[in-house]
Amino acid sequence: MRLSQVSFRYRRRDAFVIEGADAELAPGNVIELTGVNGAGKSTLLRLLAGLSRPTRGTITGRPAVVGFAPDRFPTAQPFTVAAYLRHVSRMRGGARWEPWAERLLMEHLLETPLSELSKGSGHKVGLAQALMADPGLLIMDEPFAGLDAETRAALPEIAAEVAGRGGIVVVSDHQGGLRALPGLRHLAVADGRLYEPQAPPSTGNELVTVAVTLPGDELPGFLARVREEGYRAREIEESTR
Ligand SMILES: Nc1ncnc2c1ncn2[C@@H]1O[C@H](COP(=O)(O)OP(=O)(O)OP(=O)(O)O)[C@@H](O)[C@H]1O
Repeated sequence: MRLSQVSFRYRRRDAFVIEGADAELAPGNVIELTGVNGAGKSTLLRLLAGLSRPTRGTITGRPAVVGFAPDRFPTAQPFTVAAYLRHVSRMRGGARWEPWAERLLMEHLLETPLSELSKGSGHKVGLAQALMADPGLLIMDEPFAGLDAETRAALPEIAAEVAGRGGIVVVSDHQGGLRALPGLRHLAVADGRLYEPQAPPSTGNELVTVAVTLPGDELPGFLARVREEGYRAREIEESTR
């Protein structure tokens, strides 16, 4: 799956939230997406899932079955958990949801109305509906937030299984919940740019920090270039210059 020069803004006069994103996501990749609050992680995940369309650029090669677990599952729906999962299963061609209810430790919730679920329990429903159809692209937005420890512990294994079947897994995560996975790939969003952080170049020397002054409109391009070369770079607030 490939992103080519993907840019996105919510409204015509708004600033771009994502600008010129290029990336190649390969079958078997598990990708951790990081960025500060409001950087555009959820926006990018929705673009990847096909729930929003790029304002500019293209996304090609998206796997046919996409599972999307949102950061907040919409619980304002008039169903019990079981009725909701049965409904999604029918839409997914009879996909089996029961094993996921067991694996995500939510069997005790099945007769609970969605509207009465806690955030963490709602989150499990979001995960179960995303996982039940064996997605070729699994996207999870902050899946570790609000989950109990046992369910959190199951997620790396689940991500590895989806990737092991040739799926692509993309997860936004503040908490480093997937860090133990071998081969975990990292992408980051900052200042609207998507980049793949590299380890800083090793010179055997102490790291030093330098200040560079340049015209404001050159900043995004400058930051993107130096990050591509593997350096850590960020804008500094006026007051600390
Ligand atoms: N529906 C929307 N309409 C207009 N602007 C939006 C909308 N959703 C998000 N934004 C803006 O887009 C930017 C990126 O938001 P987004 O939710 O993608 O960031 P995020 O990195 O996921 O943040 P967080 O970690 O806080 O969830 C923010 O400035 C946000 O205010």
